[in-house]
Amino acid sequence: MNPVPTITLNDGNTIPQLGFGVFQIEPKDTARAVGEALDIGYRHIDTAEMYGNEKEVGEAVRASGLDRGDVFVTSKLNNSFHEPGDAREAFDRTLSELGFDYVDLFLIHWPLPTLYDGDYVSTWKTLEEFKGDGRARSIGVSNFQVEHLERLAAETETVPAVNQIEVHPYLANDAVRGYGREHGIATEAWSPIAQGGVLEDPTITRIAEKADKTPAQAVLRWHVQRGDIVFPKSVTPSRMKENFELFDFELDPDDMGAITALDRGEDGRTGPNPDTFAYVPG
Ligand SMILES: NC(=O)C1=CN([C@@H]2O[C@H](COP(=O)(O)OP(=O)(O)OC[C@H]3O[C@@H](n4cnc5c(N)ncnc54)[C@H](OP(=O)(O)O)[C@@H]3O)[C@@H](O)[C@H]2O)C=CC1
Ligand SMILES: O=C(O)C(=O)[C@@H](O)[C@H](O)C(=O)CO
Repeated sequence: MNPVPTITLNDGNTIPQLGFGVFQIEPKDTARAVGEALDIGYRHIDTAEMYGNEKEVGEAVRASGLDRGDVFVTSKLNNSFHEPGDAREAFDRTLSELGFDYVDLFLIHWPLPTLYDGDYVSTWKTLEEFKGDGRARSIGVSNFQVEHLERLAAETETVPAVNQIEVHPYLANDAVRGYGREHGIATEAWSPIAQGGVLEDPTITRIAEKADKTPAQAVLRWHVQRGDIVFPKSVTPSRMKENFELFDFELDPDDMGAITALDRGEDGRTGPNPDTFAYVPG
């Protein structure tokens, strides 16, 4: 039996709590990496138009021999395509690249509040169309701050199923997570091990040693016990396997608290700040 628990989203669909992320995996390496992840047991892949490897993700899912319905695939609307007409074309291209007739989850990748007159609301209403016609089973957002979520709640009909945000021991991001918890929005924690940046922290190495696990496993288990969805990235088969083995141990409340206490607030952020991030690919 697959050990990964599922989380029920606010629209009734379910998502495996542990997945496999493919940011910074070269297209030429993606089909192999995703194929290995599926062999290990991962059933949830997180890609994006921005990553340039949707096509290879789709190829790997087909080559695995698994039923399409057994693999949860997320993709995201790139920053160039927030205008509704552009979003429709971009979504068509995403489905065509993946070679699928639906995605399990489609996200607005960044809110871009300083661009497009701050109008992520009409972008969100366009994603509602994709949910309505069944080509996106669930829809959500990524990198949305509380203020952005409040605006969607005030001006649209659909509460995002997920908000995919940067979360790891150095950036607990608890205000955004708390808003999600109160409003039925599942948190997906991106860069869950801060791209390796938290693995030598003495608190984490101590807790890992005590549990007879690796630092990455201790950190990923911390996320799981906080109830967040994670999808660590690795191109290294032994690490992909290690990151999958999270469900045969538990961190006690003291260890959970000690990891949570590593939070550095905004200083812990490794990626862009969503309030100011304004990159639009050419
Ligand atoms: N929505 C958004 O804006 C964003 C979304 N994401 C999503 O989140 C996913 C995960 O985040 P990501 O930024 O990739 O970073 P992660 O926190 O998953 O870290 C990935 C890095 O850690 C290394 N690594 C993985 N496992 C281990 C291990 N067990 N021990 C030691 N090192 C390890 C990998 O090396 P190697 O590959 O060489 O093994 C890689 O360098 C992305 O792939 C993407 O899907 C990420 C950033 C932004
Ligand atoms: O990986 C993602 O999903 C991202 O959005 C990041 O690449 C992000 O755009 C970034 O790291 C920019 O420097």
